Amino acid sequence: MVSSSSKLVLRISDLAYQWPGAAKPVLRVQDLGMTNEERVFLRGASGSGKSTLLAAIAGVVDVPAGSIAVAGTDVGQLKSGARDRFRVDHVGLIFQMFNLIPWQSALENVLMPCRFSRRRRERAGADPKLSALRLLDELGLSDPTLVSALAMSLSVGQQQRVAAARALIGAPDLILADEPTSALDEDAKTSFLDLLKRECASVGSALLFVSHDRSLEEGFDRVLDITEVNKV
Ligand SMILES: Nc1ncnc2c1ncn2[C@@H]1O[C@H](COP(=O)(O)OP(=O)(O)OP(=O)(O)O)[C@@H](O)[C@H]1O
Repeated sequence: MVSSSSKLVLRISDLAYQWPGAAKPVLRVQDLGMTNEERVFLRGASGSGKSTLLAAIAGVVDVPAGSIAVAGTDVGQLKSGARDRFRVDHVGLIFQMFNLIPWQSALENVLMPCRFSRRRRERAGADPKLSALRLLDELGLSDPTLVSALAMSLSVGQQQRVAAARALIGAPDLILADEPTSALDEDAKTSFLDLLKRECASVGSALLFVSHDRSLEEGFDRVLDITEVNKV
C-alpha cells in the first residue's frame, strides 16, 4: 500500500531476462514494486536469479523485455553513459564483488559517489567528508589508520563495510545489497544490518537486501521469496 508520504522507487513490469547463450530465461517478473518507505528482504535458493535481478535493476545487464523504473525512470531506455550517471545519482550498490577502487583509501572510496554525482554530493550534507567519516565510524571503521588505508589492504569484512558506507552516502533512492554480510562475524553482522536499515529509514532510501541467510530476515518491512516474484 502506498501512503501519501511514500513514493514508488522501483516498479518492474513484465521483465524477462535470459543470459546470452542460456537455454531458457532466468527471470520472468510480471510485477514488483517498492516504495521509499520499504526495506525488503529477498531470499531464495542459490541460482534462483537473485543477483541477476539486482544486476537488471542496477542497469548492469541489458533487459530487452519489460520495464524497470527506478525513481520513475525506465533504466532500460537510457543509453550506457546516461545509465551510468543515473545509477550513481539514484542507486547505491553493495555487491558481492565490492568494486572498490583498490589503490584509493577507504575514505576516498566512500566519497566516490559524491565526486561523480552532484545530487549525491548535495544530499551528503554541508561537508560530505564528515558524512563519510560518520558512516565509517558507525560501521566500526573509526580507526584513522583504517580510514586512510588503501582499499586493497583491508580485510574482506572491512571492504564490505566500506562498500556499504559508499552505497549510503548522499541518500540514493534505492540501495541494492547482495549478500553484504557474508564476510562479517555475528556481532558485526547485527550492527551492520541495524545501521543499514536505520540509515535507509532516516534518509528515505528503499533497501532491497538479498540473502540466503534467513536468520537476517527480522526487522525488514517485507520478506519476499524469489519464487513469489520470479515465475520462470
Ligand atoms: N554472468 C553470467 N553469465 C551467464 N549466466 C549467468 C551469469 N550470472 C549468473 N548466471 C546464471 O543465472 C542463474 C541465476 O544466477 P544468480 O547469480 O542470479 O542466482 P542467485 O540466486 O543470486 O544465486 P546465489 O545465491 O548463489 O548468489 C544461474 O543459473 C547462473 O548460472
